Amino acid sequence: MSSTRVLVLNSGSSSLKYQLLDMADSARLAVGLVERIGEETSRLKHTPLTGDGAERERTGPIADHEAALKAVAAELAADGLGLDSPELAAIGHRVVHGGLKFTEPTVIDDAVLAEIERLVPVAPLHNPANITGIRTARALRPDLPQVAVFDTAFHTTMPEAAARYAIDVATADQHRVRRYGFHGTSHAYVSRTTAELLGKAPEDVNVIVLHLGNGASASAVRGGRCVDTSMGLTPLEGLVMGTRSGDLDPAVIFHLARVGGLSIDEIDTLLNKKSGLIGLCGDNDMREIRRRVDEGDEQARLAFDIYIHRLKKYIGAYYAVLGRVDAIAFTAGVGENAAPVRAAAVAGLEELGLAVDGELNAVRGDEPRLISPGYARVKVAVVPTDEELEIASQTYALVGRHEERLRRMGN
Ligand SMILES: Nc1ncnc2c1ncn2[C@@H]1O[C@H](COP(=O)(O)OP(=O)(O)O)[C@@H](O)[C@H]1O
Ligand SMILES: CC(=O)OP(=O)(O)O
Ligand SMILES: [Mg+2]
Repeated sequence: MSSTRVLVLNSGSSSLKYQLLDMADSARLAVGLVERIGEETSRLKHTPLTGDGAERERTGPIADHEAALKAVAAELAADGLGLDSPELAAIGHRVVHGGLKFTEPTVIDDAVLAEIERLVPVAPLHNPANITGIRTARALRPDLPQVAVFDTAFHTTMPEAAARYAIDVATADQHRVRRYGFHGTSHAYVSRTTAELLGKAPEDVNVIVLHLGNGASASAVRGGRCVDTSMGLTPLEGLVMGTRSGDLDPAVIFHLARVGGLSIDEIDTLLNKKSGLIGLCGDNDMREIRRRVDEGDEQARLAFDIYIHRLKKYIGAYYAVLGRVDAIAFTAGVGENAAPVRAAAVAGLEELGLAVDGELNAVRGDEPRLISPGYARVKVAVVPTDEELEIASQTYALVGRHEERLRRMGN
């Protein structure tokens, strides 16, 4: 391919993260983030990594994801990296829900877009933003291949015993109710990188991956294939998250509706946006929660303890699912940065062969590293995730194959 650049868009419910990469050498040319989309106080942070590389920041209302992407395009253009560049080979989109249909990265056409739209009810915070990103990018560069890389794809290898809920089969099948799992691009990248860190082939390694960002999920990966994961039909199930409850008795919902008088939409908002850490203590940022814990704040302490208790339960559960565990890998904003979370999650699990070395755990860095003591039977690792690089690589590989096919068809 003559053009070697890929723009990666990761649209969240109120944010847009992006990276422009040159796949000839996997170099980042620009990275950035638009936060608080839809509010008065939106903020765009853009860092060109060519030339002087100085970060630029712009604040002020950015109404929606379309406006956000247009603002990003303007920033890129100001650095001579505009979307009109002939060097751009493709745009790679993170798409959160791909259902069961999409097990691989996919070139987006109208039918693919319609399927992503059909899945909006099961990823209401994420898929709408992904769709706006795709539509806007298509309008800006209709000639370019747009590729969807699905959060759900890595989890499609889960056995039925892990993927099915114990509800009436006909009802479940009619409404396609099952565990899909999310953050798959990260779970795939991190499990593979953990195997590399251990000096082994992915096929030979069993790993528990703990992706702890604002959204959080755990997965059990056996020999490079996902065998279970904590998120379910939607990204609401499982671990305690920044604003999401994770697991609860489904009857809580009936109770809140019947006795509490809340509507289904109110309960949806409650569990997705006003629960988890923010619901428990008013903050969803682990840095702030740790600061409060260190000052003796009881509410923050309880929120932290609930977060850790849930995490520990999943470590135990996935240990049992895998039977043999070679490593546990912490990743994403909390997993990569919050040493107290890592220490507390593993505390007391020495009988399972798990331990964290205090000094190694305190080291900060961008490289994958082990934080378990030499004697530990199960290695504990911190593995910075790189969803954007993974999306760019998959996008670039697919576009290469796509072009090759078109060339062959033309001949
Ligand atoms: N230095 C840090 N210490 C503790 N937690 C941190 C630190 N930096 C980031 N975080 C946590 O990481 C979260 C964001 O993680 P990230 O993976 O970027 O989430 P998302 O992709 O879901 O937006 C923040 O909300 C915060 O809780
Ligand atoms: C699927 C999901 O929860 O994604 P995020 O962590 O980006 O919100
Ligand atoms: Mg994330």
